[in-house]
Amino acid sequence: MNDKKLLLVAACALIDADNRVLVAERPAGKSLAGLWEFPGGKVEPGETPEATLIRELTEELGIATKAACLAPLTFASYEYERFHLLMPLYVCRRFEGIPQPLEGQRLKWVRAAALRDLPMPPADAPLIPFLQDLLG
Ligand SMILES: Nc1nc2c([nH]c(=O)n2[C@H]2C[C@H](O)[C@@H](COP(=O)(O)OP(=O)(O)OP(=O)(O)O)O2)c(=O)[nH]1
Repeated sequence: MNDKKLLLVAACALIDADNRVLVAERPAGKSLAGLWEFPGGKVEPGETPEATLIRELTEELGIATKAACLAPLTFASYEYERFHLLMPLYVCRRFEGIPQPLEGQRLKWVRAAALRDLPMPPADAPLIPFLQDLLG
């Protein structure tokens, strides 16, 4: 029996018209600082993962989307030292607005194939082939 806390985080691969994926750099001072991640965050009590993403995408990037525009792709299950991360990854192609770095984070649009060369949290590595299969 493992008594480590299970942490549920919802993440989203935003896809632009050119089939690129948005990644955000985790700011200094946070855990995993300097690594590139998919936008998202912790699912708060009473929230669905879709509601979390709609909230986080607005707070972090200033864009609006709907649950119907969030398609489940795959998930990460990864043992960090302090918790076990369970992270569904959604894809979203339909959103309103242009993503802005509202929390001072650096943002970039990258090809799925280029994700392999980015420093990302270790939990994210198994997600990349799914995005490559989807986006080429
Ligand atoms: N949003 C997001 N989080 C990720 C990814 N990969 C990954 O391991 N994580 C982890 C980092 C954090 O521990 C957690 C997300 O927490 P958060 O973004 O809501 O909160 P936070 O940075 O303030 O967390 P923390 O400093 O307390 O660790 O999930 C990813 O691709 N996207």
